[in-house]
Amino acid sequence: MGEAPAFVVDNLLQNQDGFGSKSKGCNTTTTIGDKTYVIGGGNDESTLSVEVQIFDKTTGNCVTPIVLGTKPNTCKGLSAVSLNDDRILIVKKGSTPDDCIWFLEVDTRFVREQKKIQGTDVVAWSKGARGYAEKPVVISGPSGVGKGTLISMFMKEFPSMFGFSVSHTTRAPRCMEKDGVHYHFTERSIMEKEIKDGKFLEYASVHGNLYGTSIEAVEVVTDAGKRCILDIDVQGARSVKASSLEAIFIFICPPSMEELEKRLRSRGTETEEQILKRLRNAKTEMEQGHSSGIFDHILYNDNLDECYESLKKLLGLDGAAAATQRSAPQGIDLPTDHSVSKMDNKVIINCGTPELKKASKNLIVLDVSSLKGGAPGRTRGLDVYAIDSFSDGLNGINQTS
Ligand SMILES: Nc1nc2c(ncn2[C@@H]2O[C@H](COP(=O)(O)OP(=O)(O)O)[C@@H](O)[C@H]2O)c(=O)[nH]1
Ligand SMILES: Nc1ncnc2c1ncn2[C@@H]1O[C@H](COP(=O)(O)OP(=O)(O)O)[C@@H](O)[C@H]1O
Repeated sequence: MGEAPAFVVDNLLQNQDGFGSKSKGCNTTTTIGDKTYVIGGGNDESTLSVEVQIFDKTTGNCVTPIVLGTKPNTCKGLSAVSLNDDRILIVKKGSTPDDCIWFLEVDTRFVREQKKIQGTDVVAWSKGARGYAEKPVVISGPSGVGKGTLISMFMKEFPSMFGFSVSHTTRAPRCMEKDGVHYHFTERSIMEKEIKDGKFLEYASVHGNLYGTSIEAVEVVTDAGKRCILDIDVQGARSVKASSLEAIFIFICPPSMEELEKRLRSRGTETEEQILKRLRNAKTEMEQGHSSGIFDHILYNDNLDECYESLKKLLGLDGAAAATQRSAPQGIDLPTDHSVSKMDNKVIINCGTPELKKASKNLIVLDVSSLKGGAPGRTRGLDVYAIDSFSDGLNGINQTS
């Protein structure tokens, strides 16, 4: 429990508007229920990241919560608005288009779980990422079934649509594998430390090595405006299923164990001992693939092209849909001076500076209903567009901060 810094009291006294948000200097306060979230870096712009404090009206205490996720860097000021009482949308003033919209989650499923685990107040940051809001795709299946082959085909056909989540592993690289492209090859002790530090979404011991998906691996893909594909084993898929990352789970089966062995041997990347271990593990994986209830779809990779077409169909990419590949929406530069308000499912960023008022497009609209995902990781599907408040009929909107 910490003491309330001077700026908290100062801001709380001013926090009288209908939306419960107020900004002053580099700080903003947002009230949700009995709690007021003070977000900012104090009045000192030299601090490196945005800090959070919670003032509890019922106890009169101010606490510094555990803050999960990557924090936004400090900026020239913040505007805030509460969304559904479980997160606060933060607009950073004077920052780049790909770094201006963040979410501080205060009562989402992930935060509630973490509060239980930590036994104290927890909040979590999640940056807003433009582009695909669609769920990440988890692909599992025994070693040698063709997961990597199918994923490569996907990445080749839909380079602007899908991005591969580059896992960490303690196994040695194969001769054609590149560090940072196929895997992040790492030492066990380093990976174990990073797991302990909460940097991983999931991890598992597979065929005697440690494999894991870092939160950053998924964020990198989402930040590029792409839909994330994860190639992970059944244990990892189970962890992701239990997490708050909503995904589509696909299990790939071989036509037979004999064919699986043939593919593993013909790939020529494993020693005899490793091949035998992978084949033994394949039996358990196949059972779990069918009976664990984790997977939404099971595909048989007998004929490669047919399996690829089925995968495309599952992801809605067959026929005309495949031809209309979208790219991430363009970012909009926000001026340093703006205010934020909420109207139904829309957040309105009013660029009310005298110069911008003269410009034709003086309002920036963010449709909250298109947002998906959140901590741990990014909030996907951010779509902002500029309108003219006069000609587009949004004149006279209430402003909150
Ligand atoms: N849980 C988990 N499993 C992973 C991860 N990355 C790869 N795997 C799985 O680890 C297993 C072995 O992968 P690899 O050594 O590349 O061999 P392969 O299956 O023959 O391609 C496969 O089942 C992968 O799906 C990860 O980040 N997490
Ligand atoms: N449908 C298929 N028919 C025949 N060979 C295949 C098929 N799918 C993949 N392969 C081959 O099987 C081997 C294992 O495939 P790979 O994609 O490395 O599997 P995984 O990533 O699941 O371990 C590779 O040599 C690949 O070219």
